[in-house]
Amino acid sequence: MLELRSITAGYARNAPVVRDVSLTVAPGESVGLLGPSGCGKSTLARVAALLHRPDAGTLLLDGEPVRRWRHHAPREKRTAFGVVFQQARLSADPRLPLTDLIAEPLRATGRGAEVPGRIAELAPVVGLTPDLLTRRPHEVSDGQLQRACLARALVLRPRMLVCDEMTAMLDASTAAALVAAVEDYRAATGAALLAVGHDRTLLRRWCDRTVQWDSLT
Ligand SMILES: Nc1ncnc2c1ncn2[C@@H]1O[C@H](COP(=O)(O)OP(=O)(O)OP(=O)(O)O)[C@@H](O)[C@H]1O
Repeated sequence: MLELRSITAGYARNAPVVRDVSLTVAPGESVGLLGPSGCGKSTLARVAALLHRPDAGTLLLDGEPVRRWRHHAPREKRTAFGVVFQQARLSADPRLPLTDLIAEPLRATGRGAEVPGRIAELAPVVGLTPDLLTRRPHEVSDGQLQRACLARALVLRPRMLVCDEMTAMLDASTAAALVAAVEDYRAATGAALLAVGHDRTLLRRWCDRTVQWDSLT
């Protein structure tokens, strides 16, 4: 259970971009967050995934208040989240072959021994063939790179996925494949989802419920 209570957050003192916003995602639930460009959806998604410290408000994870964010957050809380951003190229180290990109969270948490097994499991789930796994980000398409970013988000088996405009840059068939991969993962694990976007039709089809940004305050 993820509860955001009266969250205020931003990038400069006295100029919050998210003001007094509350949102709950129940265990296993999928929630679509809709709102106009620039309203603060990504900022709230980053707070929810413990990547951005709010200026005020409370975040409860399974009833426990989170007090530390980013690398200061306890590992078991940080690794509860898998996050996929809109712009795969900004979130991928250009030096890493896709296989190492996907493996990053395992290596960072001292679980390097699991890399071969998890790559073998995840590559077909996200639709990456072995020839793609050895290529670097500049040698693959945006859609192929986003497939790798989704695999990276799943590699630690998170109980909560945060997908921030995951499909916005992709063609319809790649978008459908990635949504299906997320849903298969959720069906198998019971993970919850917070999906952020502007595409009302997609989010309504994808999620148990959608919430409009204006209704959160
Ligand atoms: N790193 C940053 N530094 C300063 N301001 C930022 C930063 N990131 C976002 N902002 C500003 O915060 C506001 C909210 O941005 P955010 O990305 O959260 O909105 P959004 O609803 O996700 O928009 P979009 O749908 O266009 O992605 C915007 O006015 C944006 O310019």
